[in-house]
Amino acid sequence: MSEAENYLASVRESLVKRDPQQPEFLEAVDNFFHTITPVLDKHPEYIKANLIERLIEPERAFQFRVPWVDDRGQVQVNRGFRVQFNGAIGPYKGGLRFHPSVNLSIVKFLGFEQVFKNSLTGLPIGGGKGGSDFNPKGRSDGEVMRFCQSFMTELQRHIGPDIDVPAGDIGVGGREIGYLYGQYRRLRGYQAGVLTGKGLSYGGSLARTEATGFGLLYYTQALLASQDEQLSGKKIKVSGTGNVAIYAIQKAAKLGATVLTASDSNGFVYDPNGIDYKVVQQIKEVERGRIKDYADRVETAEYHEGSVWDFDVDYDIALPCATQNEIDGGRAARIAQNGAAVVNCGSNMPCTPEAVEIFHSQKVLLGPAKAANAGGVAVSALEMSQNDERLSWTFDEVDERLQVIMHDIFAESEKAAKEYGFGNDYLAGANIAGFKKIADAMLAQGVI
Ligand SMILES: NC(=O)C1=CN([C@@H]2O[C@H](COP(=O)(O)OP(=O)(O)OC[C@H]3O[C@@H](n4cnc5c(N)ncnc54)[C@H](O)[C@@H]3O)[C@@H](O)[C@H]2O)C=CC1
Ligand SMILES: O=C(O)CCC(=O)C(=O)O
Repeated sequence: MSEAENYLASVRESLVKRDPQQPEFLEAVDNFFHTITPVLDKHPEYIKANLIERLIEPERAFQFRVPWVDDRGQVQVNRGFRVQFNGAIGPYKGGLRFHPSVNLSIVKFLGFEQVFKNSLTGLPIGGGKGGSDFNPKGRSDGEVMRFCQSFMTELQRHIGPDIDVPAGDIGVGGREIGYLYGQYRRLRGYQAGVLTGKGLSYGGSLARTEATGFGLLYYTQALLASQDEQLSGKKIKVSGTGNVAIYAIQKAAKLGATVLTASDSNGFVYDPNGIDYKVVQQIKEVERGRIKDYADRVETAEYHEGSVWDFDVDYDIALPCATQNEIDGGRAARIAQNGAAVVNCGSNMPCTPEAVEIFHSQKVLLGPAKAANAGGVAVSALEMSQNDERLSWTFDEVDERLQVIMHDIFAESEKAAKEYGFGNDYLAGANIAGFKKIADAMLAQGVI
């Protein structure tokens, strides 16, 4: 084994000993370690500075009690988390997830991914993530508000426009950000830049709502262009019906592709004529209902229980936009058999390590989440700039910047993959391009 391989093996061994019960975090670290050896071979100074062991240890991570009163007058207690992973290139930045599955392992995996993603945007933002095991599904607006107020009562001590800037993720949309921002302002006074994804009437940016989904399609355009292909005429399978999925469906249709599917955690709809994002938006964002209802409203659609990835149909591109590890090895093999040549990740870490292996061996091109879904956080950083300037840019201005950022992310990842001998392994390229900037910033700042 080379010096770099030995070093990574020993860092991994001590991580497994320290955090044996954090499988998602270990998976995210492994995804990174598998691609980084050639960089360490070329830069022994990174090993000398023990940079990797420092990189996988969050600068700060905390857990807190979130007590609140439900509509029946009963006191409920949830857990809140925030992980401030790496601030070498800017204030910690990353979403909050409210979902019953949230624990320290999930928040650390998301925070670790966020560090590289934010670096890839080219904007000055460090990486962080947070959330709670609170489930907003089925809760009244009053309950969600009381929960958010209690959550922010603790979180406000640790965040600020130049310190740590949370935003949305699963279960945290415009409604939740509004309640969180209101409580922050009540306790600390006006500071628009403390959260992003805000409503347009109180400091939000045009195009932030659409940014992750639109950005995913701009990245897909760039990847297809590198293969002398284009989106027009392509058939696409999308999973999810949340913020990322809805605007991915809208942009895909606008660019001439047909989106065949959309899903939630119960099942999925299939429509050979193309999913109508407006109907999905009405059901999920306005009525907060189930995607099953789509088939009652659109004649050509059919509803199926279970995962969209277990359904066979011919298509060209897969856009997972639901959650982590939604595609395992068996599903990856099926995606390849169905003829998909490209899988671009809207959700964070949607593919298990086996799935990634299968895509590589079957020559299916994989656009990793830290690159393909970076549009959301990129526009969040643009929201911070607008808040600093006390100005609002037009939708087109933000959207044009987003397009440039997504095309640059693809170009940088492609270049890094080629430079380090990874061909068209865009996961390796994104890891390397994201890592180099952080590594150099950490080296320059000494042992901290
Ligand atoms: N909102 C954003 O700006 C960004 C979100 N992401 C990622 O995109 C993914 C989706 O997030 P959002 O659309 O914001 O959330 P959301 O809360 O708006 O929607 C989540 C979607 O995923 C589905 N889902 C959740 N858990 C599931 C499970 N266990 N099995 C099957 N489906 C499940 C839900 O039914 C829903 O359709 C997440 O992985 C998130 O981390 C990544 C970058 C930015
Ligand atoms: O906009 C943000 O700050 C967060 C987006 C996010 O959570 C993500 O990129 O996974």
